[in-house]
Amino acid sequence: MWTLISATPSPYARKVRIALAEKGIPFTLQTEVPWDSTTKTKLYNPLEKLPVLILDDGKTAIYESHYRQYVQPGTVMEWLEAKHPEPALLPPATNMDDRLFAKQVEVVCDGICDALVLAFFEKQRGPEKQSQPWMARQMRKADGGIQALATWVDNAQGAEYLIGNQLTLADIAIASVLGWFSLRFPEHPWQSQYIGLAMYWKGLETRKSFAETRPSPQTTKDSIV
Ligand SMILES: N[C@@H](CCC(=O)N[C@@H](CS(=O)(=O)O)C(=O)NCC(=O)O)C(=O)O
Repeated sequence: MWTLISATPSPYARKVRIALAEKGIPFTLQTEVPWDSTTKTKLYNPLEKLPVLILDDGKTAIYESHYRQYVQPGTVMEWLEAKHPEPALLPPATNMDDRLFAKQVEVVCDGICDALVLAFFEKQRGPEKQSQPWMARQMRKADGGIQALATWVDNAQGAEYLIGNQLTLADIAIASVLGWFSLRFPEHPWQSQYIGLAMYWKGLETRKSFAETRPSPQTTKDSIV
């Protein structure tokens, strides 16, 4: 059976956990704190990041969550889609515009995650060590990304799913970043700024695979910043 190295707050790992659940693929969840010296990520991923999907041989590892077709070696979501194509989490190649849009949405979501992770750890530093310009720069990227998501969702005019009225990678990526954003930046007013996006996200969170993978905080033992 496969093993997924994950972390309770991880928006990147949550995409994979939802995809595995949607495809009905059994796996062992190995929950870690990637910032602690006890993490096993470095045994499988030179970037020392999770999620990492470890295959049945216990050695072969797929890492980097996002979907990037034709990037060698395959990333987790691409690998899953290739090996377990049903149910498809991307629009078919016969509808290439929708397919490319779904991937573009994931790229924006991962970019928001990357900026927010940097801002989150900057927030952990003492005030005298924090770089406000650095924080402002990362939050500007995240705010720009969230605004793009809100525009796309508003253009879908209240549809349950963003693309083709069926669950795709775009919905999974958006819910994963917004779930993590709400957990780590509860004070941010994005839900009142973007009512349509908040309603769309709350609708997605009622789906079983989303409800079962909701992010929760982790406590790190080692100091990181
Ligand atoms: N681009 C990577 C990002 C993964 C990532 O940043 N994971 C974090 C954990 S979390 O932020 O998702 O909770 C990590 O392992 N960080 C450890 C490190 O950066 O050393 C992906 O998409 O998988």
